[in-house]
Amino acid sequence: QFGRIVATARYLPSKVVTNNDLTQWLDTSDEWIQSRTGIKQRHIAEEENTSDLCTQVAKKLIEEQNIDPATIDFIIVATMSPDYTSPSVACIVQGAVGASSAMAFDLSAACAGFVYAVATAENFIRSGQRRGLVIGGEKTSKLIDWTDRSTAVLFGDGAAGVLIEAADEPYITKQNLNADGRRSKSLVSGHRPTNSLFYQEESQGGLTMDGRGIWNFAMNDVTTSLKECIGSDSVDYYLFHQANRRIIEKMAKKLKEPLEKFPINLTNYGNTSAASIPILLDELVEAGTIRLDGTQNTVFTGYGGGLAWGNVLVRL
Ligand SMILES: O=C(O)C1CCN(c2ccc(-c3cc(CO)ccc3Cl)cn2)CC1
Repeated sequence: QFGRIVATARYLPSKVVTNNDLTQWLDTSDEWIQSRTGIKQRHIAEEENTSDLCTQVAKKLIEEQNIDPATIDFIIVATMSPDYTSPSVACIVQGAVGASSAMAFDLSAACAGFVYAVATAENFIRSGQRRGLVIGGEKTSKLIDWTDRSTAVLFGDGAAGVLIEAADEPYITKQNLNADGRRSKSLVSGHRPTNSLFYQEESQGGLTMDGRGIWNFAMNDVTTSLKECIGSDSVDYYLFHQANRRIIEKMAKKLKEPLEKFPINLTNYGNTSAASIPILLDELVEAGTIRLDGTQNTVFTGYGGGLAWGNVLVRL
């Protein structure tokens, strides 16, 4: 048995924050943000936490496909911004939707998380599982340093995911997952200081990012791994993690592929980390651009903190 993506869904918190809104608190400008990143606005969750965003996605997938939640075998949530270290976001979602037969766990691979999770789901289906939810969900707004204009303007909250079911032929035909811990300091977030009766230390507040280092990583390691993964296969759409417009445009040039094959929606959402690829996918499915009839060759490419990066070739 092989995995097939049969449905997609997304959920964005209602509050929209524009670049101009941010100028009230940060020494930045709409012009700088748009020209350097392509971002115009982002959604920011207020009282909702990551598990609330992911639960909405799970409910949409279940209702949209009219499935019995008790028939779901697994729930994987890719996130770098969980509500807790325990319980996992996936377990909270499992309880909220009544998927009483599902095993559930979170997967931590930052902006490569959704790709890692799709590959993991495929491996579960190939080993006998039959139906699962794979969700990327983030509330990075609780992690970032809102006084640091170099990072606060980049990120947004949101969640999206897919329903994967067993099929008789392969749809997720190639996967390559990578990491390089030597560059783990390039993107750091969510530090939990070791404070106990016996030892105390300072917390490293906020999210820090070596923008130049990650930029070069995207241009070099990620494009190289993508070329290796694709080989001579023809690709209709490249769904890249939506971090930065200029980076995606440069990577498209390096891959000698037309920009039309690289849909970009970070304009409206900012960088939603593990949620960015499934949000983009769901928009394309909603628009009818991607039909989920198995005829379109698509690559999901995630890359970010860890450093972690990965590609999966998916027939949609
Ligand atoms: O132009 C400028 O001055 C700056 C230059 C630096 N920029 C960057 C650099 C890296 C990222 C990024 C982040 C993640 C984390 O999810 C993953 C993947 C990437 Cl490629 C996003 N923006 C912003 C504009």
